[in-house]
Amino acid sequence: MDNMLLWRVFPLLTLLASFLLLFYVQNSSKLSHKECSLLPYQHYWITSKRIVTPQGVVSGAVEIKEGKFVSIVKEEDRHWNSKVDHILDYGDAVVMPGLIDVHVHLDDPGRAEWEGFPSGTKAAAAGGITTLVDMPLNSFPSTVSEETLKLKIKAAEERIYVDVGFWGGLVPENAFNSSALEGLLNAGALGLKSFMCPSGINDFPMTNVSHIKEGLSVLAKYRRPLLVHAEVQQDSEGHLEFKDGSYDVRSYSTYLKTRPPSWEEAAIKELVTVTKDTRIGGLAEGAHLHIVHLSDSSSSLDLIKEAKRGGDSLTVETCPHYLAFSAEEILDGDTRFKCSPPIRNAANKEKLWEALLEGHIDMLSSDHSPTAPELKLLDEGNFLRAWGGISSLQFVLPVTWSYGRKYGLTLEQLALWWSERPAKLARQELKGAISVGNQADIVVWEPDVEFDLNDKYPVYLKHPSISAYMGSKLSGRVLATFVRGNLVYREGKHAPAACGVPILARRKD
Ligand SMILES: NC(=O)NC(NC(N)=O)C(=O)[O-]
Ligand SMILES: [Zn+2]
Ligand SMILES: [Zn+2]
Repeated sequence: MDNMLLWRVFPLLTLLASFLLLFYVQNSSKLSHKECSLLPYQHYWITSKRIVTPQGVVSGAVEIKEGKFVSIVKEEDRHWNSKVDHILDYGDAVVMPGLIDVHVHLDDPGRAEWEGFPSGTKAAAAGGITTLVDMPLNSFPSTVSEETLKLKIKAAEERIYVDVGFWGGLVPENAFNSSALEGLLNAGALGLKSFMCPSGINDFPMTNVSHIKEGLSVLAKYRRPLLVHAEVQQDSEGHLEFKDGSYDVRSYSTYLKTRPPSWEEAAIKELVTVTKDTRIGGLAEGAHLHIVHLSDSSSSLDLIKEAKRGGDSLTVETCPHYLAFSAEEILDGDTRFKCSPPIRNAANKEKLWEALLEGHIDMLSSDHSPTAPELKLLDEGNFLRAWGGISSLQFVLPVTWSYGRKYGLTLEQLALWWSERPAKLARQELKGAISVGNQADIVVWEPDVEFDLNDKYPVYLKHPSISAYMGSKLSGRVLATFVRGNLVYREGKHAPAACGVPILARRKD
């Protein structure tokens, strides 16, 4: 009899349990949505006189629903206004696609004391960056296998305020092991990255052209890019001329001489022999090579132009610090400005701007590469021993704008270099533009508002003191940042929960 009763009650109990579970899941997801966004709703309109779309800058409104752009209406077609509940009116402020930074070292896990996912992505959100792609080195271990990529993804869980993708590392250890590379790519790496000179990190050794060729042939199948740090040490120049010890380690010109433009040129000369295979009908058709942080705007750039003209699948980025600073201005001992390749002279900078404006440089990235302040050796000011890397993530939008204005930089160009092209490189079809159907990743900012980057300014980077931009006056204040429709940052305040998601490439897409 007891047994019979149990059999009758059991289905009822299961049903009750399912209801409770459903109720719990629904409520917890509501709660988490609330914490992901500073807005209490998911369907709203944004209006502005300057919305940057692929069709140009328009005055009007964009409708956002459940994280996507569902309509874009111009001012002259005003009938949208009638039955709308929630409108965020930004007036003259610019509404632009969120920035996509394809070159960031967040150093997490393993060296999170240098930066870390929470601080780095909070800084990104405050700077209008809605997606970033993390580099495979400076964290520990380096992201060079399926297992180490999984460690990254785990470390990022619920700790990122913007969306984060991951490049995998191409190193001698995995370059000739196609199943290891495929494991890394199948696990979701958006592409691979390698160095042609020492990286400064022991567990991330450099590759030569044979490794790069192997990597490209695997990447061709996945249609994902290889990013390369293009400098090859030349013994005839550079460091060897300092043998006699008669040099000043605190002088920037000393450092500059250790890494002449010929290092970049030598690397790119080798790379363009390989990128020929990426042409239509070539052995590595489908692969793509992307040169990171170009500094030399002379011979290196000429080689890139020629390869592109020939049909090689090749792109190149430069970084705001090469466009903002010149070697002549860097003060003795100010190692905040040390990076590789180095910041060169003012004439080189002018030519970089020219190349960017003429379309020979495809995009921008921060190459945010911070460290612990002790390793920047700011007291000692030794340019040869200090950590190489510029800390900049939160400031790239105002920096590009402030320094680009005198060249007549347009809002459309900003969106092209910082959103559209980077989205294409990282194969993010639903990101990088304010278009119907895309994810609603947005930065709202005021180009004419100036601010002093002083100690009172809210900087979210882990170590503001090592940033080369501290102490400068910039133009272009970020008002609000939306990631997939969530208002993740508004005027000095972040959403309570870190709701960025890891971006993983789907198998063989
Ligand atoms: N280990 C690094 O982060 N290196 C970086 N350092 C720079 N750029 O000075 C880089 O991207 O090459
Ligand atoms: Zn590099
Ligand atoms: Zn880098």
